[in-house]
Amino acid sequence: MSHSDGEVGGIVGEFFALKDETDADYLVMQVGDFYEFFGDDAEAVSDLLDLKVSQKSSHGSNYPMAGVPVDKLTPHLKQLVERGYRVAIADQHETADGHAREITRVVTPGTLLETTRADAQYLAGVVRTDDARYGLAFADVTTGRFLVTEVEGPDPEAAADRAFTELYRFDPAEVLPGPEVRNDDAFVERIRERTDATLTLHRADAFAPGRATHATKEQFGEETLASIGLDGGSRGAGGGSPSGGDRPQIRAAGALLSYVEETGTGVKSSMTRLQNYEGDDHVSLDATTQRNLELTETMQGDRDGSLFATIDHTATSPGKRLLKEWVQRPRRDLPTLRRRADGVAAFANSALARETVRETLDGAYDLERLASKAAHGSADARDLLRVRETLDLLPAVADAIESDPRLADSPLAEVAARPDREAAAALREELAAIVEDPPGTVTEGGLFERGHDDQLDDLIDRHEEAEEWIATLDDREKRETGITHLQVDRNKTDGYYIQVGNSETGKVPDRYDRLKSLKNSERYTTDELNERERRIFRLEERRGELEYELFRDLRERVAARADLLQSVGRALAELDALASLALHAVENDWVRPELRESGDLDIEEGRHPVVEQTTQFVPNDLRMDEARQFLVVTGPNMSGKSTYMRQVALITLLAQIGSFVPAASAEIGVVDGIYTRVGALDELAQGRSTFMVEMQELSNILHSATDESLVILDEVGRGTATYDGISIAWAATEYLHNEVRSKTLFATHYHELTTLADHLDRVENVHVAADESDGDVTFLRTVEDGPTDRSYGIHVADLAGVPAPVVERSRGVLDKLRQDKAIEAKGGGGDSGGTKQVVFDVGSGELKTDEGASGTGNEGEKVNESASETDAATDDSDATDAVREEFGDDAEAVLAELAALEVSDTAPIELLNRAQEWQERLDE
Ligand SMILES: Nc1ncnc2c1ncn2[C@@H]1O[C@H](COP(=O)(O)OP(=O)(O)OP(=O)(O)O)[C@@H](O)[C@H]1O
Repeated sequence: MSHSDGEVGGIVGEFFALKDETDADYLVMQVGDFYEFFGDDAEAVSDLLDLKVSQKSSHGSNYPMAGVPVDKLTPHLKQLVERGYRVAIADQHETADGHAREITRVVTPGTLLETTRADAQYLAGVVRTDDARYGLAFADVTTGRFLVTEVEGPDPEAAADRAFTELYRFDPAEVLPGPEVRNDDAFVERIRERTDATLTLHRADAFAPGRATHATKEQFGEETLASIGLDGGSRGAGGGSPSGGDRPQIRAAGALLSYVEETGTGVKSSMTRLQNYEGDDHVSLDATTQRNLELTETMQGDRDGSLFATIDHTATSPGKRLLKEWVQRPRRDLPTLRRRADGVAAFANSALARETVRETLDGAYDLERLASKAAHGSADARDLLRVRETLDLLPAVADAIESDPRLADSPLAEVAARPDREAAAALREELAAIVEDPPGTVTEGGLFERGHDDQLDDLIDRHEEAEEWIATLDDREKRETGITHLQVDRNKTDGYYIQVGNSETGKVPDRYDRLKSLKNSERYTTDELNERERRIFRLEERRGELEYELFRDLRERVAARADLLQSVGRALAELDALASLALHAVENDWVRPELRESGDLDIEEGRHPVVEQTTQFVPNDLRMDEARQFLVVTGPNMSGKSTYMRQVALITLLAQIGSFVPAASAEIGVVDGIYTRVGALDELAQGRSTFMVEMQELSNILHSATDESLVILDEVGRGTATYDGISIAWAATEYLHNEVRSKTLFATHYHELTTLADHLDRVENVHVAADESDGDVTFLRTVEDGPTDRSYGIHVADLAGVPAPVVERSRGVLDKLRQDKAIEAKGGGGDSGGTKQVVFDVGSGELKTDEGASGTGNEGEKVNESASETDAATDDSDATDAVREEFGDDAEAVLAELAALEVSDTAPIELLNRAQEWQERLDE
């Protein structure tokens, strides 16, 4: 039946009734050979899918209608779902009195099995507990991966930041916020703004502890929760129910499982393993840092030019997915990292074996996704053939590794030995019966070789015999009738027929019954041919049915081995990713980093992994240790400060995914987190205040970084007025140096900050050198110790030919600007041996050690008096007037408050508030 029959009236009603049942964005309903959208849905999707809208009348009204043939639904569905829509599908089935329709599946961005995207496609669940812990669950229905974790923080805000960071890292296609999270406007807004995920409000009771635990145990087995340590009570709440249901990640997991079930996705059997991971295994990389370091896409949103795109030479899509996951989730545990680096080293040293493995892998298909397709029942014979062909590669890959002594001794051999090879060979044998070139449909036979099933062999014999009779019929008839232009053929409408050219129809015997006349010929049949035809059709039908049954049986057996396919797929992916890292290392002259538990960073001739691809790169060293923990990086604009700092972060990150690194040598003390704060131009485009964003990011860093973290700050404070900027940069430096003690690189244009090196023990200056000798500025790109020339900007202006009076005047203005207030540098305790009270006199541009306070070891003590003394001593009434004139009468009060502020005792957000308040007072 086609959609043009007269049944539309009832159909439209049925459509709207079904539409009421679902909260999906669109409904598409099968009507015979078509899937149809009606009403508003038809109007909306016709634009999106470029479909023609026709009008159908029903009960006196007209309804828009748009449809696609049944076999064309998938690509259209994909288009809608990949744009973030959820689409319900109502299928039609035969009943005793006609047919009925019901919603069989809701296809959503997180449950789209037909995906062609190379990346993992995660459906994420996130719940929050009363005490601000977060439970996260991630499921990729296309591969069966299922991960959960719990996230907490020192305070609710930090916990939310961390939870969002984890969510962001998985780049989910769809997020199911739990009941508490969906009421948290700020969290929801962040998901909306900063991810491409569709937000779906799954029914709240699915997140309830009891239900969720039940669903999780049912899926992964009673014992699973206990075996991965999730059966106890909550981690942070002290004790808990024996059901384990108040572990928030189980609530999220249970909700995901019920959602997958209720959308009719039907892949649950491919979800065989619940992985609970601890944040402690991984390097903390907040969402901002992932973007700033351009790990998987550039700041402009392009994939090309990202770190991942640069180092990715994988041969398979599972290998690509895995390598990307490594880049997004660098690790901290040395054993894993050493194992990976051993694998990379082995492949790097053995080009032949590496290339053999890579070439072999080139023929591999995506076993994890094929396993999910089998579980869902959508895998066809070609898919099973792909499973077989990929299983075939395992022995070849293992052999290439085991027969090379350098590889046989490496962790690569362990990876190759991980999957159960015997079981893989057995499954491969079961699939041997699939023919080499199976048809795309699974219901019409032709899928199996002989020898798979006796009954089928018998049918095939009889079918072939009958076909043989037909194949030789034309010769027999020609002989018997003397007709030369005679042929036997078959088509859909006439079945088998004998066709005779018009010139010879006179010779046609009586036993021929005419079927139809064509322009130049006549078609006939005979009783015997009819009889044979019926037999063939019957045989074909039975063969089709039997093969379909056998096929489904085989597909179920494949689905039941999802765990095996996942383990083979995973091993091949790992080898692919390691070979890719090795290839990049060899081709780009990278070295194996020496990893240590923590501590120093020592990089010789380091390069930026992405910039070196397109530039004649000037390598630079970096040394950071106990005595040299905070580097203030100065240098003219465009000299290479950002590149240098990013290169340090990227080299550290590469080392912590197990890769080689772009350097002549590198010793890397493993870090627990990488934090960055760099230019926020993209935020501006979103209409948020740059300064606000900058301060939020700074606040996050000051809260989250530890003495084992690497912090990169680029131009912090630039988003506000100079004095505010310097003050905040200054205070942040002290705080990072004294309290946090992270390894920090801080690029700044505030030359004032370079003076901190003289007074804070572990602060050192480096600068990116430029040569200005021949009246030309040449960027040398070399990083050298010490600060840059402070008046470089004006000097450059001079060199660039700016008229002398302007250069002179700018020097005068600069001096004037410096005539202000003294700032103290406060050293921390510990190694520094107490407080160093230092007065930075902006007026004279010099630092003076405050006699009264130095050497007292009196930590945190203020030297306000000395500050005002300095002020008084300056006694520059011109300057004071100028300040008043520009900033109003409140200026001095503001400055006094600023000077009196205990920066290291003040929360960053408080600092921000104060800074804003001062700014407002000065603006008045
Ligand atoms: N070591 C290097 N070798 C070769 N080219 C480099 C090197 N470092 C940086 N560059 C190039 O120099 C340019 C400027 O670098 P970068 O943006 O790091 O400068 P910057 O000092 O941070 O600038 P600004 O102060 O204006 O932010 C970039 O195009 C970069 O590719």
